[in-house]
Amino acid sequence: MTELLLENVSVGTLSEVSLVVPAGQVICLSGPSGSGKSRLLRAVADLEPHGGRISLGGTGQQDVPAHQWRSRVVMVPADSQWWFDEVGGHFPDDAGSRLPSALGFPSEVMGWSVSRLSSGERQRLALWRALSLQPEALLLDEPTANLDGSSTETLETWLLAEIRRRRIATFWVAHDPGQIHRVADAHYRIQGTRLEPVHGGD
Ligand SMILES: Nc1ncnc2c1ncn2[C@@H]1O[C@H](COP(=O)(O)OP(=O)(O)OP(=O)(O)O)[C@@H](O)[C@H]1O
Repeated sequence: MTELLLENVSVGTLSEVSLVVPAGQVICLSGPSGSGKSRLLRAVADLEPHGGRISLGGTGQQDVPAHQWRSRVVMVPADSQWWFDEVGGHFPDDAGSRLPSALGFPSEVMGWSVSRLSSGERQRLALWRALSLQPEALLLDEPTANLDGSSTETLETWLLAEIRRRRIATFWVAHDPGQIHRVADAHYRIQGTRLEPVHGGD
């Protein structure tokens, strides 16, 4: 079992964040705009200086090179980055034939130009790219922000099933209480400088 452990983590104005994300479970993070949700994810991905200790399955973030950590702990930012002209350049060779139908793309998408992708298409492909890396932990920053209601629920169902099946420890930043209710095993909200657990229908 690979669990993600945060011990007394501080980043920006946020401090004393201690929690466990068990394998295959989703911890939802919410909080006002600018409260530090993305920075916390970036700290967990070793993309932002921070205090405290973060470990995955007993391996400390500080004990391995950053690229090695990020191959196990994969972040999907709200605005995904693309380096090659074609979508397929970002995926393993057989990714087109394994593309899940829930994503709503034809297999030819691998030949599409990145510049033609809508923001919702980018977001869905960024999630598939992240899962193609076989992560042990996933850091999702508002993964359905650019999708309509029906696409959101289809994607959510697929993503949650993948997280459970692959036993990925997951942080999922979300604002929609309905989504949090559907996907979260636990919910924490940033209140000022602290990350507080949210219980039940709070
Ligand atoms: N590298 C940095 N150095 C200093 N301040 C930063 C840095 N990156 C972000 N900030 C600031 O930290 C605060 C938290 O930013 P963050 O992006 O984590 O917010 P957020 O909770 O994800 O907001 P939103 O919901 O709007 O995406 C913001 O005020 C932002 O301007």
